[in-house]
Amino acid sequence: MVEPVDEDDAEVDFLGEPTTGNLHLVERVSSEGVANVLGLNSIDDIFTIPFRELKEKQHELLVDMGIPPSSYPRGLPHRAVYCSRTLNLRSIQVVGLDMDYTLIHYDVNAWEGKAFAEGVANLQEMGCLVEGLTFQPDLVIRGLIVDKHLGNIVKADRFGIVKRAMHGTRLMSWSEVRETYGRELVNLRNEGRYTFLNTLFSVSEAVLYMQMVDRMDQGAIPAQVVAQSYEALWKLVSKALYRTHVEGKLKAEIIQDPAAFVELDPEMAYTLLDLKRAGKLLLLITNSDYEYTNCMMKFAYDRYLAAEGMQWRDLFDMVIVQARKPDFFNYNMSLYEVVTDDGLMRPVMKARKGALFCGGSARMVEAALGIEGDDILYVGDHIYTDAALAKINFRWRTALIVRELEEEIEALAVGKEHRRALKELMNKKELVGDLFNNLRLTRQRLNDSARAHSSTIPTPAKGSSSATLSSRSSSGSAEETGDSWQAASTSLDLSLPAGADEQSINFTLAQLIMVMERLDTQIGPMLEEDGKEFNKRWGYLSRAGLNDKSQFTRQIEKYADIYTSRVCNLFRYTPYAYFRSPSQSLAHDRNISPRAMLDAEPWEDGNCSSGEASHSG
Ligand SMILES: Nc1nc2c(ncn2[C@@H]2O[C@H](COP(=O)(O)O)[C@@H](O)[C@H]2O)c(=O)[nH]1
Ligand SMILES: [Mg+2]
Repeated sequence: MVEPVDEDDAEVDFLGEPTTGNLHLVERVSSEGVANVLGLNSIDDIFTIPFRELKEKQHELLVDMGIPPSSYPRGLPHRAVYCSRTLNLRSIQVVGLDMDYTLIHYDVNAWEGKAFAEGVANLQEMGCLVEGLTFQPDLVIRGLIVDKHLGNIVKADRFGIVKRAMHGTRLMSWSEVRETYGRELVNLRNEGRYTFLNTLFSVSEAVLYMQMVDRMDQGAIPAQVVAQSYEALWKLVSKALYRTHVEGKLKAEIIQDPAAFVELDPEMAYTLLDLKRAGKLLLLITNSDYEYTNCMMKFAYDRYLAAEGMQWRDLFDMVIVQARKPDFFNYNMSLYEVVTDDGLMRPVMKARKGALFCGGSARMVEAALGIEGDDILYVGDHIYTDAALAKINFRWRTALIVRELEEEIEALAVGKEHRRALKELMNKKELVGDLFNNLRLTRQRLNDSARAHSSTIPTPAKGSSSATLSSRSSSGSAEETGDSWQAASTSLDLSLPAGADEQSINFTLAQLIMVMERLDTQIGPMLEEDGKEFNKRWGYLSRAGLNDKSQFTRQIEKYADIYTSRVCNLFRYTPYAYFRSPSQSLAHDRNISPRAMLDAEPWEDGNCSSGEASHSG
């Protein structure tokens, strides 16, 4: 028999998650007290009370405590925290946060538009004709992949199969996509060919590249400026954009007028305060420089912290600027301490709590805090540098900020009826196709058997009617309704209705083809339109094709333990939340009894879990 262990005495809970951070009360109330709290007659009623009833009681209690429904996550799917791998926030001791597009969210059109304009100016300086280049933010979405060999941008599914593609600013047709990518999978490790759009900073770069590909195709980029290859062009555009990030002009303009670029959100400051007051060490680790970081954080946080007598620096136990991620997670780089308000630095050997540094490494941070691995959660927006590397190299737990998730979830709700109708059409096609395949196989077997025995088509089976093939196929025989499913699967009946000959079979097959082609005339355009509420060219961020995950979603699953649209979505969950990943449904989890299959709505999916995190402690 398994002896129950008090969770307070165990290092991990029954799911293997650390119990660090558990609340240890000196005194425990009597069991009557528990019943009173939950409105139960006895403590054991917890086993029998229906879940729905308990949920209502929980809701009432929260409202009684003055916590209105709008301040906790239920019912706000676009602001929920989603979980790929179970994470117990209560046991996390250190929360590291990235700044740009994580702690500070920018108006993408304003920031990327400005970066685009500066990139264009840099291209002009390099000798390109740039007239007419204008920022079109909806040309790309995050998670797409640049094919630098062919001058294309593609959307791939989780296997790397290309589902949609554009060459320059031209959408490629379905057949063109198949011809180009039908025999190859996108492999992100082939960095010479593919570049993944990891962050919203990639938007300006990708849009500029697409427009420049058009120009290269028109012969409008002189060979003296760049070699006539899409790869060389990518390098040129990247260089033009890189300069906007590292040369001071763009950032100086933003510092002059942060209100034009930064989206303010008071809950961000309160969320960090909650985490800090729950005893967690907070770190800020950004690639931005000190002057820019100081200006952005002052602008977005100090106004909300003033009431607490605090400034942004007071939130953090350590700040690291110019961290040079990804190198920060790969190497031990020199460390400097920023010692004056105007950013003067001196080299130091070790990091320590309470200070502001430039450079250094994740290893130095762990050493300074004496905390490492999965006791640290890092929150960022860049899939590779913030999530993948922190996890692969240091086993830090990771949270990805995906602001577009808010629009995506709203678009998915609007597009639900479209997807239902599309799935129904596809299921109809599958049903007709199944009939077609069976009939085709029957014809093949009959022909083979006729050849083998030099005889004619077998005589009709006893009791079969002279109905046409198509009416026989659509009538509900005992086999089709599932009652004798097993019997049907063990005996092979090659017989045909009376009067059926090869010609009539062919006629029926031809009719079925016409039915399927007719279905295709609607399915094709509907597939192209799927997800247009999010982006008319690329569809949804998280999906590829009707039923599968996009490569972006796959990357999230691999590298981000949780993901959400904003850091302050954590505010609604408390710093002690237990984010539990949804149970994974497998292809064979569907109930495969024949009756269940017939009864199921055709558009029903095996996987109906929303994936929204449970957050009970
Ligand atoms: N050198 C480059 N810098 C870039 C690029 N894309 C963005 N950036 C800059 O990095 C930081 C991001 O900071 P973080 O807080 O998210 O770590 C910001 O200052 C950007 O301007 C790039 O392609 N090259
Ligand atoms: Mg960032």
